[in-house]
Amino acid sequence: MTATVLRAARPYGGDPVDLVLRDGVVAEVLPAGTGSGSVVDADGLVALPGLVDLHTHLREPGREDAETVETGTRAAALGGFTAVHAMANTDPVADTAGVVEQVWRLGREAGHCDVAPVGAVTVGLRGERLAELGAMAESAARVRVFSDDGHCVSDAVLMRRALEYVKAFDGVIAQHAQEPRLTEGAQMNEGALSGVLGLKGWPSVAEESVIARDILLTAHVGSRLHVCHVSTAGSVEILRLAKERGLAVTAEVTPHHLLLDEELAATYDAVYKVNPPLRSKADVEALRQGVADGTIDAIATDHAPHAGEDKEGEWAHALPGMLGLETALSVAQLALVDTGLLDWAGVAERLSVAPARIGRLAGQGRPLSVGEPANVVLVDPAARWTVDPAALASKSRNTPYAGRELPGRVVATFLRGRATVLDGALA
Ligand SMILES: NC(=O)N[C@@H](CC(=O)O)C(=O)O
Ligand SMILES: [Zn+2]
Ligand SMILES: [Zn+2]
Repeated sequence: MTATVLRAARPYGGDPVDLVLRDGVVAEVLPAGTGSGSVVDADGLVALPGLVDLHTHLREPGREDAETVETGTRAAALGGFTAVHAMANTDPVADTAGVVEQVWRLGREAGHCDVAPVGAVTVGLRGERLAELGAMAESAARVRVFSDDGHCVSDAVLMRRALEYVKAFDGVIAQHAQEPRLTEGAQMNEGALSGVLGLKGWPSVAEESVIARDILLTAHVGSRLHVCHVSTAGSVEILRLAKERGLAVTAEVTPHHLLLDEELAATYDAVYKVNPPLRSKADVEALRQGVADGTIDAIATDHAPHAGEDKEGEWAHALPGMLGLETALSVAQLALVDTGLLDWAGVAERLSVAPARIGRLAGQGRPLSVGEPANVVLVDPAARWTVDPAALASKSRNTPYAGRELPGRVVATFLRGRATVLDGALA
């Protein structure tokens, strides 16, 4: 097989080298300009390990009008991802070996990136009894992450049993931390602004109380807990304490919670409606600090495509969720790199290494060194682009960044040495 030479690429933003990709691996790392093979000009581009998303909604099966595995993974590749975890809140729910294998197979057929299906914790996401976690773990999809995302596993006994169950195969429970009674009918962050706008508030304590309980539960049974889309300063503080105690607790934050805040609700444009809601500016700052100091392990998109009719009309009736795959790296650069909070090695850790480790994904999130799988993204940090919803690969249009200029453009993505994206377009 002929080699691909990423000419003068800057691994983790460091000095330029030639990265030679051959037979699916990084075969050589040579002085810039000396590698031979089919050359991709990477002069000025930062090379990172292919991004890994812990939290993607691909909507198939069931809502193929909003997204399919094919369109969602295409968006993922264009965003620099070489693997995504596909959330279980599909229709039918991914709560059996059959459904997770179907999603996994669709991902393989599409070929844009690896698809790791997430299994539901409870049957039908109903929070009544455990799904067959073991059967999903042993299926061809090799599920390691389980989540009722969209719903909270609020029953403490079920949560305890789930945490105990996944120990057998080194799985993790990814909790959507939302106390249901405290958030009935909630529409936006609870605070002075929700009062002014007349929208029912979603209090921080509804998230923090579930995280605190789950940390205590997982410490009690000695299992692994992952917290989805952390959104408040208080959550960061609780996680910091848990980590100081050395507990096996990990957490993710979304790009939108690192950039946008509750004031966007004043537009009453439902594109800004998301769960958990956009919070205060102080929360955004605390989340950025949490990513910078490692309290928050990973950045996960929570890419949540919705069909037009589900986002149009009144705020109260719109479904929550926003697109994220094609803008995640740019938003991370804007919120963290350009503010000096994180360097490119830190971005690689939060958007690739940590998510692969948490999801126990073999061959992903590996260093850019000789012998490792050639999963690579090339990004131009000096580029600027304006987000045009119509130009996105996702089947849906609900990006909160329409018309906004963002820094950093994904130029190329390689999956085990094969280009999935070249010159910013699908290869
Ligand atoms: N984030 C959202 O606002 N919506 C998600 C569900 C979820 O992540 O809770 C969805 O499935 O649309
Ligand atoms: Zn969720
Ligand atoms: Zn989600």
